[in-house]
Amino acid sequence: MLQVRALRKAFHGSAGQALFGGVELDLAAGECVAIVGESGAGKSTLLNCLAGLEPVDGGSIRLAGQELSGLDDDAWCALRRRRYGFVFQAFHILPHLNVAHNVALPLWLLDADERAAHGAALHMLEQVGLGGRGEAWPAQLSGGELQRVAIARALVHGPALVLADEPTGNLDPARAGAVLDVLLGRVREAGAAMLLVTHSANAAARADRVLRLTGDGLVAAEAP
Ligand SMILES: Nc1ncnc2c1ncn2[C@@H]1O[C@H](COP(=O)(O)OP(=O)(O)OP(=O)(O)O)[C@@H](O)[C@H]1O
Repeated sequence: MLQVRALRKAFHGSAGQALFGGVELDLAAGECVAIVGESGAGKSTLLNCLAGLEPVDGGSIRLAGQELSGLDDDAWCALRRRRYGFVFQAFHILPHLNVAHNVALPLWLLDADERAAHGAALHMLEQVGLGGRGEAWPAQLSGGELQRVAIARALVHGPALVLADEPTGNLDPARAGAVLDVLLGRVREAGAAMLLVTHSANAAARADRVLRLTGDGLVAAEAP
């Protein structure tokens, strides 16, 4: 599903020194790979590079056979809407939209029929254990529930690749485990591929593989 070759990134002003160089990654459909590494190693930056949100200094990114590294901003934007799902530490649920509308948002952006989008959003909410909460406002939900809304939103349009950056970082251990169950279960069921950036040993241990980001690239690792 995703093939990354010799991906390099440096931030200008850092004396040309690479944040990471030589990132190689093969991610199959239905596979979840955890990425661990020290704070500042560049894990979030790597996800941003793979989503076209940060320019790279070299290398190749292929998604389902399509080379992405030369795409312009408009093409990246269209590709993200159609093929990517994102889950962030801070949920990023829009407070002025109800729960169902938050989940339907990616389908609206793809010009889906409004009724079909609403039906798909309600179905996804059931899938993440929030059936019947579509009319609720985000302010009425707990952190764990908000992250389930974010998971439903990340998957409602059937993305090929899910990028999850510390998705349980704001949750207590009990809620984190339950949210991770939902995330992994739904991603695997959907046949999407997922990269899961985490500092949590428990979270990393639940992935199919764990890779550590170093200055030289990604190396096989144990859960931290
Ligand atoms: N836009 C930017 N310009 C310059 N430097 C940046 C920029 N974005 C990130 N950095 C630097 O790049 C390094 C990697 O940051 P990044 O957030 O990717 O690390 P991380 O591994 O995700 O860290 P953490 O585990 O703490 O979230 C940091 O030193 C950061 O300060």
